[in-house]
Amino acid sequence: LTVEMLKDDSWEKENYKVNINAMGVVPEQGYRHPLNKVKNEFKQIFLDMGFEEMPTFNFVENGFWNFDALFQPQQHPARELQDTFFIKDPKTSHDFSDEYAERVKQVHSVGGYGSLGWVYDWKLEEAEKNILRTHTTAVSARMLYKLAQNGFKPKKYFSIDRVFRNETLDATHLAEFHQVEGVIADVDISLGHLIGVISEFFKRLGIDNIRFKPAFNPYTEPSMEIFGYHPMLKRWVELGNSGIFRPELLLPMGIPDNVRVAAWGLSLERPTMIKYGLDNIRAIFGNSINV
Ligand SMILES: COC[C@@H]1[C@H](c2ccc(C#Cc3ccccc3)cc2)[C@@H]2CN(C(=O)Nc3ccc(OC4CC4)cc3)C[C@@H](O)[C@@H](O)CN12
Repeated sequence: LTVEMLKDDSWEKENYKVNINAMGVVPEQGYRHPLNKVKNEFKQIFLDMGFEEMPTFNFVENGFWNFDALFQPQQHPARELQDTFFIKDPKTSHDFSDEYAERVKQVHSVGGYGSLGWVYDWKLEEAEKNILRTHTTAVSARMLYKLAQNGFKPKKYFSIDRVFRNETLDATHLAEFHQVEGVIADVDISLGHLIGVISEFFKRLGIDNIRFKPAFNPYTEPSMEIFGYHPMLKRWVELGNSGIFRPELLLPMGIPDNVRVAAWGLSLERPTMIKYGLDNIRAIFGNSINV
């Protein structure tokens, strides 16, 4: 029985035997995207470890929360056109208090809290420029500021969402990726706590042999790169980056000076590519491979 036979009514001249035991045709159905499957796995681990999800739905940020509040100086190369997407319209936004902006201006330009600062002329116009966020750490900054302003209490936050970098595209680099970030804020958090939490996080992902290497980030000191021996790949793999947020970031927010905030970050694409044996990142985003 074909579509043509149904169309030209030739089906009427045929004889049929109906097999009433034949199974129906399995209907075509949707499938979860690999990135979302890995995202849900990571989300469940964070929730099981007592982390609360941060609100990361706004992709547009301003330079203030994405860089200045994180003590990232305005002349830093990451803030230039070739690394950051700037928004034409609306070009600027100002969703931070003048008192807080003044403390950020001070700590950038002349230092404070025992720091020399970055010693340059900090400009409000630079901070007001709208961009596509380059990391979800901008949302962590907003959450920590709110935590400080509403009366600090110990918190564990996480975020898993899209971030945008104006980078040259290649097989493993797109102009965007999903950042995964964990943040723990409490009195007297030490590097040992951070190492312990990161170890537990990756252990639940099947990597229980991890090592740390000193690194540098503008907004964390000390900072560590994270490496893990991947049981499936049978080799060491770079897992992400981590560190303790600097006092120049926390104190202008009003976070008490006996509180430490530690954080770590990784991506969603790298583990998904490994899990599904993909060697080209575009296989994940469904663009044609040879873009
Ligand atoms: C510009 O892109 C940077 C991205 C992305 C990354 C790196 C650092 C951070 C961060 C951070 C941070 C640091 C301090 C405080 C707060 C956040 C976030 C994302 C991955 C981070 N990386 C990465 O995801 N690697 C990775 C993660 C998991 C994994 O398997 C799962 C356990 C089973 C396998 C690999 C490391 C590399 O892929 C690196 O080459 C690419 N990195």
